[in-house]
Amino acid sequence: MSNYIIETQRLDFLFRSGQPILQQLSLQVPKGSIYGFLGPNGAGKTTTLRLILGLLRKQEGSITLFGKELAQQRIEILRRLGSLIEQPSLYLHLTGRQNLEMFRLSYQCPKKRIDEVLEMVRLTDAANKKAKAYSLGMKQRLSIAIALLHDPELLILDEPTNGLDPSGIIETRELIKMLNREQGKTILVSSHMLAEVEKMATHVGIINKGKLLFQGPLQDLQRLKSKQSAIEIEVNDTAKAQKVLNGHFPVKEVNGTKLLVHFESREKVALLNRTLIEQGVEVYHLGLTQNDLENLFIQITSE
Ligand SMILES: Nc1ncnc2c1ncn2[C@@H]1O[C@H](COP(=O)(O)OP(=O)(O)OP(=O)(O)O)[C@@H](O)[C@H]1O
Repeated sequence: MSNYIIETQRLDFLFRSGQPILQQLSLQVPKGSIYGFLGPNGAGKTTTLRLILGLLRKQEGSITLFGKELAQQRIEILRRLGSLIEQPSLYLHLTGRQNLEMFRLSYQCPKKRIDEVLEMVRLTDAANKKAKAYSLGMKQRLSIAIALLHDPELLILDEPTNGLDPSGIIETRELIKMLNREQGKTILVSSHMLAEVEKMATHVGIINKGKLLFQGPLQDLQRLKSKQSAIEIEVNDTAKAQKVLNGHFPVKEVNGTKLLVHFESREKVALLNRTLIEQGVEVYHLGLTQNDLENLFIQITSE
């Protein structure tokens, strides 16, 4: 069996309006990973997740979960996963515990499971408060607790930190990491914030306009990032500096009093600095540009 818990092959999808929403989307979510599914608003993340959950009818391509074809074994597959797509549907007039009890009955899981999931999402102390008194972050955690009731192997979460305040974002992120680390759950989580995914994902898929632009371990994305890094140098005379560097250090760009040079290594930075000074160029500032994942993401998605 493949090591991928979720695998889609060449998914194409369009709504009746006719505009292609997904194009040849081949997603591979490894077992045991936190897979950050990244893309700007409208990229096609929710549509992909809804297809994977069988909430939208597949048009072209294939969808396999746990090595089984979704179209053929949907019920069996759904038993093994928990999901949170769009707004959580909670009974606001009931307490957290009562909400869980409602879902526990329909999932037919043991009563003790309620305390276990409350503990996992750190809502034990607030279990007897009505859900309408919960903060958005607490509501989100209660919804995740519901998704965890039947102890699924796989969790699919659509933008779980959307709309949360900074502490809510941290709590949700820590919860996702804990569920992966301590409970061994594979988690597919969508987001439009790269910095957020960078803090928790082991694997990343970047989607834009329905196409997958990058997929692989987070380290591969970070390696790509360092390849694209540059040193910014501020000098008194850019023309002279360019002449001095010519042939030794590839200048990417000249902008006012600043030069952008391809970054190779720290040693090369020292050599570059020395070369400029020895040739009589005044160096006012020298530093690595903030080419973080956010910038890389913009670069990739603007290609
Ligand atoms: N029911 C629908 N009918 C027609 N077009 C739709 C429908 N649902 C979504 N779309 C369009 O499909 C595209 C992808 O939407 P989708 O919700 O999958 O993106 P997303 O990446 O999840 O973005 P967001 O974070 O904004 O939800 C968008 O252009 C959206 O307008």
